[in-house]
Amino acid sequence: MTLEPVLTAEEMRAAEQRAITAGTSEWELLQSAGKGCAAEITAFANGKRVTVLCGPGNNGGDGYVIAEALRKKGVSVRVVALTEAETPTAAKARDCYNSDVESAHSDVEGDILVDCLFGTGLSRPLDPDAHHLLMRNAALHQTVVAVDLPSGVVSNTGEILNGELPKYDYTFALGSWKNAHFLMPSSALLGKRIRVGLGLEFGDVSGHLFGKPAPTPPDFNAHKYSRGMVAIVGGEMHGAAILASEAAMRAGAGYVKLAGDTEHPAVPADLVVDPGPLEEVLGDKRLDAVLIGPGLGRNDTAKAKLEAVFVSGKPAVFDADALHLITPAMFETSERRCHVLTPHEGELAVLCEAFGIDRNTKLEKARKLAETTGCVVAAKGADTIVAAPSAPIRFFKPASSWLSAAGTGDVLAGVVVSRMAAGEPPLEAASQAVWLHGEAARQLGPAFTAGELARQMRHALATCL
Ligand SMILES: NC(=O)C1=CN([C@@H]2O[C@H](COP(=O)(O)OP(=O)(O)OC[C@H]3O[C@@H](n4cnc5c(N)ncnc54)[C@H](O)[C@@H]3O)[C@@H](O)[C@H]2O)[C@@H](O)CC1
Ligand SMILES: [K+]
Repeated sequence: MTLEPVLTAEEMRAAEQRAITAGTSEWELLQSAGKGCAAEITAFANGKRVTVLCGPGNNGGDGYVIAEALRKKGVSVRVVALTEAETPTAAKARDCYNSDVESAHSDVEGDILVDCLFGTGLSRPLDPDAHHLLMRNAALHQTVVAVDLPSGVVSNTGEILNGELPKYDYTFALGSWKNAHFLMPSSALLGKRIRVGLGLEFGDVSGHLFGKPAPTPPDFNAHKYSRGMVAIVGGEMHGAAILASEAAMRAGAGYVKLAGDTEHPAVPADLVVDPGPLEEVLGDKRLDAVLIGPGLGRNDTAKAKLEAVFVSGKPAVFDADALHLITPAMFETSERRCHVLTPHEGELAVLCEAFGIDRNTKLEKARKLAETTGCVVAAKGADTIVAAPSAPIRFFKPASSWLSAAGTGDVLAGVVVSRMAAGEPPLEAASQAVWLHGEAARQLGPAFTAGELARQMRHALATCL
């Protein structure tokens, strides 16, 4: 499993400062950043005309270095400066650019636009002139490249300060990934994300990009219980729990039981349906993990089942309807607190309300909910993140937009509980599940159903073994 640092703007500045203190100058960092970007652009700049938009800070400084590096390679380059270079390093880069700099009044037609107006230093929306310059020139070029971040995006939150920004074809993250590279709404603008390394050391960081996991296959002498036993608590709507079970059966667990009186033509022969009392199912010592929520309903019976799961003390995944029924008091009936919650945006809001959490962004809500409940929170969406108490936030490369189909959340919950039963701690189980879910969707291509996604899960798992 790979974890790449994802930083806030403050962490990035601190890392740069450490490098400077250790003897690498800001000028050398700017040179590495600019030359690294120029090398990437050269790969697709063949015979094309490049326009670089430069802002006043070091993001603009990167632009002058990029322009000079491309110019030296014989690429046709024009530079348009929004204003004078304001930092000493950007001013030096401006002076080292051996050609003309045009004023922001000029519209430049070309093929590739490189946006170096603002990066991590953005502190307010773009002024109308700057916004107009960016939008107008983006429309005059076929390919649009963001250096570090699209100008107008808040590095820590992914917020877009000027209602509309161009759609980018490439974004070069300098030194490290930043939160905005994986959070909505900015994440939808970025195009292909490329990290340009600057040789910086990061140490402890507040976020990680979760890469391909490395789950272990069953032992040589494994049996169904040693591979992990799952109970999925059925409810009013049978389809959702069956979908979750189909996914759980294909994500590592050796034994998946559907707890309830489900008589449904879609129940496969290899799924054990147990209509006995829920307390007995949950009391089975061999049971490793429980999922409750998909198709559960929200009536008194559903609430009683949810309470039984808490009382059982089994590691649990709470999804869908269960997230509407959870109360802080339920945690007091159980010694175990480290469960997994898998809310989408609406469910996250409901949970924050229930637990008295008042935060603005998805990232802050997920982090605070994890701290308050002690649970791992997989906050779903186009920018799924996984938060755990006292742990860096986990980000993920964006998954297929075809995942926006009914039932795919049930599938994800089934994969989380399966990975938990297979022995993964809750944070790893949730992170692996998000990755496997994305990989299964990638393999399926367009317009798949949730059932197909569940059945694809073993192929996604196979890519990691
Ligand atoms: N500091 C370093 O060592 C390095 C910085 N690098 C680049 O430098 C960037 C950060 O540079 P800076 O901190 O200079 O910040 P930016 O270049 O992002 O620009 C911010 C500057 O513009 C002003 N400003 C902020 N928002 C504005 C707005 N909406 N309208 C007008 N002015 C505005 C700020 O007061 C600040 O002076 C990174 O994103 C990266 O591109 C890289 O070259 C790597 C090395
Ligand atoms: K930029």
